[in-house]
Amino acid sequence: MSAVCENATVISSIQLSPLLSFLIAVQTAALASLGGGPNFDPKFYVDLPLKYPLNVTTKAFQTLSSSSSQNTTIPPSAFQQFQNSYFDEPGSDLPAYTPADYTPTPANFVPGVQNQQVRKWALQIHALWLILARQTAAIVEKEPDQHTLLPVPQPFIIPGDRFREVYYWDSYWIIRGLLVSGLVDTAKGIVESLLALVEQYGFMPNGGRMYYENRSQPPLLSMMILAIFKREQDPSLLKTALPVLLQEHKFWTTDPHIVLVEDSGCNVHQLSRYWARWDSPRPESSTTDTNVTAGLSTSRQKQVYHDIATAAESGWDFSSRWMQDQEHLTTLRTSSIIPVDLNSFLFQMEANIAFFAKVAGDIETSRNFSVFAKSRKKAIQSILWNAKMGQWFDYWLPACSKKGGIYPWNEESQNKHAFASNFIPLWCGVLAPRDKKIGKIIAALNSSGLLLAAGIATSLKETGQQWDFPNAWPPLQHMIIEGLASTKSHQGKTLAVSIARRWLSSNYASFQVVGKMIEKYNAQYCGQEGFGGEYNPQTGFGWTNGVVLSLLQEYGWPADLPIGCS
Ligand SMILES: OC[C@H]1O[C@H](O[C@H]2O[C@H](CO)[C@@H](O)[C@H](O)[C@H]2O)[C@H](O)[C@@H](O)[C@@H]1O
Repeated sequence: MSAVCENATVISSIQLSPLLSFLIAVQTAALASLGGGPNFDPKFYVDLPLKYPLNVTTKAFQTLSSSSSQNTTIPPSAFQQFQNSYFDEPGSDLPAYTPADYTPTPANFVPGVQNQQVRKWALQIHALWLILARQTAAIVEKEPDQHTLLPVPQPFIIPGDRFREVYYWDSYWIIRGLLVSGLVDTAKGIVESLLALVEQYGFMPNGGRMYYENRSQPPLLSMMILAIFKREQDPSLLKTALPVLLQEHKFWTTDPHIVLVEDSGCNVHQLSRYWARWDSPRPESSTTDTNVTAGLSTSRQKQVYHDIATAAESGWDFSSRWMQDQEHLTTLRTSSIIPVDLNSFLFQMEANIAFFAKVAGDIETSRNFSVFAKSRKKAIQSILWNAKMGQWFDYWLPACSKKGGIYPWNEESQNKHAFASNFIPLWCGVLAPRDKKIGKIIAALNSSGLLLAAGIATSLKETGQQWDFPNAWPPLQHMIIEGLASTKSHQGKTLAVSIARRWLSSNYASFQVVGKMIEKYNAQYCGQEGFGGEYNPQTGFGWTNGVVLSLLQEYGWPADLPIGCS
C-alpha cells in the first residue's frame, strides 16, 4: 500500500496585512535601536495605534530609517521621538469601562466563605473586574488601517498587563468568575462579542487582534454559554448561539484540523489536532521567532514557524509536550500530535450542541451531535486512553499515513510523559461519574509527580518554557479539581478539596505580598509566582481571578481554617 509522508504536508498561510507588515518592521527597528533585555516586549510594537494614516506613518518611518547613518540602526532618541510623534499608547484604543451590572458588594456573594480575611480578599478580587473591563474605542472601526485591534460589539474583560485584548479560552474562566460576582450581563456581552467574531471568521481567533487571525485557541465557547445557561435557565442564548457553534464545530472537524486514525481492530476514528494557518514568525513575537530559527533552511524555518503558531493555538505556548527532544523549540511537532485536551473539549462541545439543539427544538441536529459525541468518545478511548497507565496520552502521528490520509495506531506513539492535560477528560465528562476506571485515574494522578505542595504542575520537565515544570496554571487546576469533584468517588472529591485549598492558599499568600493576582504560580512553593517563557509574568489576571472566585463559591472557607502558607 502506498504511503504519504510528513514532508508532503502543505501549510496554507493567510496573508499578512500591510499594517502588520509595517508594525513588524517597526518592532525589528525598535529591537536594533533600543536593544533587547528582559523588558523588551515585541508585542508592544504591534499593538501601537497609528495617529495618522498608514501611508503617512510609513513614509515618516522610511525617512527616519534612511536618514540614520550607515547600517539600519536608528539612534534610540530618534526612534523614541518617532514613536511618540506617530503612535498612541498601546491600549489607548481600548478605553476602560465600568460594567453597568457592577456593585462593590454583590448580593449573596461567596456565601460559604466565613473567614473574614478570605472574604476581604474575595471582594478585592471582585473589584479587579473594574480594572480589567474594556470596550472598543469608536475610532477603531472608523480607522481600521490604524489599529491592529479587532473591534467587538460589547465590552469585555482582558487578562491584564500586556494582554490588553479579549482572549478566547481565558474568557471561559473570566465568565465563571463574573457569574460568581453577579456580572451576568457582562458575561453575556463577552459571549455576544465572541459569537460575532466566529460569525466573521468562521472560528474564534486566539484573541482580539489582527495577528491572532491565523489560529484559534482551545474551544470553550459552548462551555461559556452552558455556564450562563446553568445560572439563568434562559434558552434564548442557546438558540442564538446554535448556528454559530455549528460553524465553529466545522472549523475543528474539517481539513486541516481533522485527523483519521485506524485502531488495532481496523476501525477508523476521526479526531482533531491544532493547526495554525501560518508559516512565518508570529507578528507579536517576530523578533523572538526569527531568533529561534536562525541557521535553519527556509523549509525547516517554515515548519518551525508553523508549529510555533500551532502551539499558540493550543494555549500551551510553549511546552515540552510539543517537542520531539523535550527541550528545544526547533523540535516542535505540534501539528503532528492529536491532543488529549482538544479532543475532550470537542467531545464536550458536541454534547453541548446536542443539548442546545434539543432545547431549541432542532431534534435532527441534536441527534446528529449525540452521535458525533459518542463517536469522539469512542475515538478518545481507542486512540488516547491507556488502560495500563490509567490516563490518556497525546498521540504523536507516525511520519507516514496510509493512502487516504489514515494514520496507523501503535501504542509507542502515545506520549507517555506526565502532563496535566492527561487528566482533562475527567472534566469534559468523557467517563460516567461512576466509571470503574476512575479509581485507577486518581491513583495515576496521585503517583504522577504532578501533585505538589502549591498546586498541579504542568509537566515534570523543567525547560524554561512557561507551560512546563514547575509552573501551575489556573485553568489546569480548575479543570482537574472540577473533574475530580464530578466523579462519584469519595477519594476524588477529597482530593479536589485538598488541591483547591492549597491553590487558594498559595494565591492568597502571593497577593498579600505583591498585591496582585498573577497569570501562573509555582506548583512547588506556596505563594510563589511562576516564571519562564518569552515574556515576564503578567498580572491582572483574568483567569486567575475567575478560578479563585469559582473555587470560593464552590468550597467556601470555614471561619476557623487559616489561609496562606503554613
Ligand atoms: O505573546 C505570546 C503569546 O501570548 C499569549 O499566550 C499566553 O497568554 C494568553 C493570555 O493569557 C493565554 O491564553 C495563553 O495560554 C498563554 O500561553 C497568546 O495567546 C499567544 O498566542 C501568544 O503567541
